[in-house]
Amino acid sequence: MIDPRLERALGTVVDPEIRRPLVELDMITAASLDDGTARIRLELTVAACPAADRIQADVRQAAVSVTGVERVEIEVGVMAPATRQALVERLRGSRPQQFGPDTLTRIVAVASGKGGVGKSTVTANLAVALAARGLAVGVIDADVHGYSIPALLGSADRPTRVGDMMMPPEAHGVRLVSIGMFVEGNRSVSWRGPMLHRTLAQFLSDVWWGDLDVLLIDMPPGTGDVAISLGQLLPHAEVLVVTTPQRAAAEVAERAGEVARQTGQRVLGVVENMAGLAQRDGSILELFGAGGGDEAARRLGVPVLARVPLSVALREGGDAGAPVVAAEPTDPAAAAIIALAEALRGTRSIAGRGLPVSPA
Ligand SMILES: Nc1ncnc2c1ncn2[C@@H]1O[C@H](COP(=O)(O)OP(=O)(O)OP(=O)(O)O)[C@@H](O)[C@H]1O
Repeated sequence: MIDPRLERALGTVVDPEIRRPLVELDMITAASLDDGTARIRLELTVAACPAADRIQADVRQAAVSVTGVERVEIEVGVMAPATRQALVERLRGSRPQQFGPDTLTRIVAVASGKGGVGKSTVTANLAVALAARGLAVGVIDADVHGYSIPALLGSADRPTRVGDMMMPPEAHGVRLVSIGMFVEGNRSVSWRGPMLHRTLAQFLSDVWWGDLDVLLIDMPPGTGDVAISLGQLLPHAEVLVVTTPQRAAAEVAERAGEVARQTGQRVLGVVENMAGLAQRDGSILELFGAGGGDEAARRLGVPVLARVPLSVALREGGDAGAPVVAAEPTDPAAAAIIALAEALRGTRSIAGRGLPVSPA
């Protein structure tokens, strides 16, 4: 029973991971108000809930805002397994297929022909830039051999399990799940195709993403199993192809885009990373040459959407887990990624129906 005097205030408290009101989730099982004391029984979904302190603080704050409440006593318990499973079923039932063809979430896979071109760095910064613009953003790190999104976002957290559902941790306003969260230490992953396919399918179905505006997927470099799996699981996804200005890289970048296309995905455009670095004397240091982005874009028949220059701040931000778009947004590389985020935000999601993104 929830005392009607407390009901409205408690109804505003939202579980930070599930992002639904606690009352709706049956997490507040009783609330009474006697003689100025609000007594509230709170049931957490799991015992080791990392958000427990925050939830309690939010409940306390909501309760003290009610006229007549002078003291708040919260009794904290844990849901019985059957109640928890019923909750998971209910959440699932409310969204049988999180990212099916009718999804309102824009799904963008970030791909590259070869490794080391800055695909993960671009993905992490783009995610943070989109989140900073008020969008609900999720990232799946599907880069099996080079999973780096958690480190780039400065997160060492793992998902919380609620029944057979996973709540993704959040960093810099971005919800994230990485293959790296499911291996011990810094081991390399040597999974074969079917296992990778199952893991990706699980990331899409068993992770509770909430209502996302954008889901970014950091793909492994190249055209391997994951690219094909992803194409099968998300044929309506859009693809950004990251390449360097090196002309030789354009051909491999084209291949990555073509694999996406073969599975029905739409290539949005090319991001040229590690582009020329402006020097103090006004000259441009073209460490990786020039023209690779244009060449890849020409081959794929899409625009170059951003040119991200070489940047010490971008690299340092990545090493420190403090994305440059947040830490130093005026850095030219940060500005280029922020402009890309703005361009993506300004276009519609569903392939074919979107407004064209203007080239960089
Ligand atoms: N514009 C840039 N300026 C300077 N350094 C960069 C830039 N972009 C990326 N880097 C650095 O290059 C290295 C490779 O970047 P990153 O790991 O993002 O590449 P990747 O394409 O995701 O690689 P892989 O697919 O092999 O994991 C990192 O050390 C990163 O900090």
